[in-house]
Amino acid sequence: MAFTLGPNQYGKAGVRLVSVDRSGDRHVVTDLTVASALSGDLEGTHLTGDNSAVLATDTQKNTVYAFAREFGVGEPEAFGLRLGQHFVSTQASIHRAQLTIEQHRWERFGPHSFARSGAETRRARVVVTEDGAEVSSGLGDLTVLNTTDSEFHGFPRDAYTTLPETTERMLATSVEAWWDHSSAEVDWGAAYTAAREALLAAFAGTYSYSLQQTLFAMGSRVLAEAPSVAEIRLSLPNKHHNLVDLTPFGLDNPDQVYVAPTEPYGLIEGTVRR
Ligand SMILES: O=c1[nH]c(=O)c2[nH]c(=O)[nH]c2[nH]1
Repeated sequence: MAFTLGPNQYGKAGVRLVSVDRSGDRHVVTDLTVASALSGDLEGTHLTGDNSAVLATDTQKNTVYAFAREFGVGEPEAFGLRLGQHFVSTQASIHRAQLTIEQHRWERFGPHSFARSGAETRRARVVVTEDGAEVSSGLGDLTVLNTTDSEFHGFPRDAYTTLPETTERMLATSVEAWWDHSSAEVDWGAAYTAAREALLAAFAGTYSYSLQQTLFAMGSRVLAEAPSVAEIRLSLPNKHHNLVDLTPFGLDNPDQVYVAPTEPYGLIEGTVRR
């Protein structure tokens, strides 16, 4: 029986790059985790072990560090575009390069002192082919909580439904968002800041009857505030906060004491388009 090779890609994941720009009065730290994934004429290595078309993943990793020195890092989208264009234009066998970049946040507390600020990361994904480039930006692990202005009721009740209807609950999620840009000529930093602020403003400002409604409001706000964004995809785990029954201890619980189980969790996902 003959088999054929389907879609494939290869690269280096988890490339940790910390770059310090010392050119100004105050040092600037850029902390990235980069993943490269190349595809092209790679039947040889898969079918016979002929590696003549394989730019080693070790070389891909080295290129990330060398480019940080030669050109600086700058915005993650621009860094990804530069790397992707390099791989596709210098390797005849490579027709597609995908760079996924996660930027870790450091908060300054002195001229050259920084504290890692939470788990939230900025993200960029660039796909370069001989025909052009596509850029997506995003963020992840942005954990947010509203202590009120959230209800959930009116859902169907069948034989397995136990969830009580509520007109007062906490609403919490860890935002993962990806948005596509309509062009590759964008002020990446300004677009990121506008999108992040729009996500937070919509989360805080929406009186919510479901996390789904909040998702649509957040996505819509980003499209309204960031003109370069063509589409946004959101993945919102419902980080449940359940009131603890304190009646066994003779205590009431006026929306004060909650248990926050990490699993299982609802997972609400959706795309908002223009
Ligand atoms: O906002 C919510 N959406 C749901 O679909 C859902 N399902 C559930 O059990 N709780 C919630 N909350």
